[in-house]
Amino acid sequence: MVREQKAIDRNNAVISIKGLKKAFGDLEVLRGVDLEVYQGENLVVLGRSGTGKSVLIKVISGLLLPDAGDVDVLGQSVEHLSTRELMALRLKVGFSFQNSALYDSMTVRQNLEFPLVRNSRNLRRKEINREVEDVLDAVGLSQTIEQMPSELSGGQRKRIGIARTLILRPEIMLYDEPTAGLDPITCIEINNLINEVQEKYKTTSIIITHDLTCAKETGDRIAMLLDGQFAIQGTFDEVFASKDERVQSFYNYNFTQ
Ligand SMILES: Nc1ncnc2c1ncn2[C@@H]1O[C@H](COP(=O)(O)OP(=O)(O)OP(=O)(O)O)[C@@H](O)[C@H]1O
Repeated sequence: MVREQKAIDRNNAVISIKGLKKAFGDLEVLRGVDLEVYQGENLVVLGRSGTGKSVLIKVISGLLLPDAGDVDVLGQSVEHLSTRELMALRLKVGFSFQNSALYDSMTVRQNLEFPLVRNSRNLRRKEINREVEDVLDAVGLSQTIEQMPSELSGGQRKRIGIARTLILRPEIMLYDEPTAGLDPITCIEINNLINEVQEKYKTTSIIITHDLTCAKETGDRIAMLLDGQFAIQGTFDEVFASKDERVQSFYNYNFTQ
């Protein structure tokens, strides 16, 4: 699938972060992160293991509180929200976990219904069915509706995990290592799905990955987390044209393994 360059409106930041700091005891993970993510773009966050990528998306989704700095998501400052406001915001921020987080004792249909029924109690059976069928169709797995997660391949589980996040129609999608542990062909399918989801649902996405092919295929923009800050941001080619040794070694490591 050839990806078209999208026009990004840089006046419309959906996520705006300034001077974000987060430490755990003596471990300073985020040391003054500045980042804007614009409506409709796919932003890829790259960085070595343990640099704080997951911590960053947990702060964005209100699962962790910042120690310092401003974190504005969909026009709201996450550190000043009440519990009720935070819950409402979390419904607009879909979190696609690395391990897909499906319930093994439930069918695909039940897995997909679960967030919907829990969060939108007034829906009729017909509407629930329609929503489930719609997201399953969007991820190309309509035929699995009555199957159990144990009967699915790793790539299919990822897709169902993405469908389960999508069913609440989030405005922002956060993908934590969407292609981890998948074979190269399935990785390509997941990359395509991330792009299709963006086109169909007009979401704004942050994609955390170590996989440079995924970064190149899905990212309108790349931000590289180095020593607790986004020192380098730009298109894939711009970022890897950098002479910064840390960037070059990340690139070489990825393509020589
Ligand atoms: N709740 C927590 N309590 C204590 N330390 C934490 C907590 N969450 C994260 N950390 C630490 O913060 C650092 C950054 O973790 P994080 O999971 O964000 O890394 P990452 O960049 O996502 O790594 P990976 O690519 O391996 O997933 C790690 O050293 C981790 O141990």
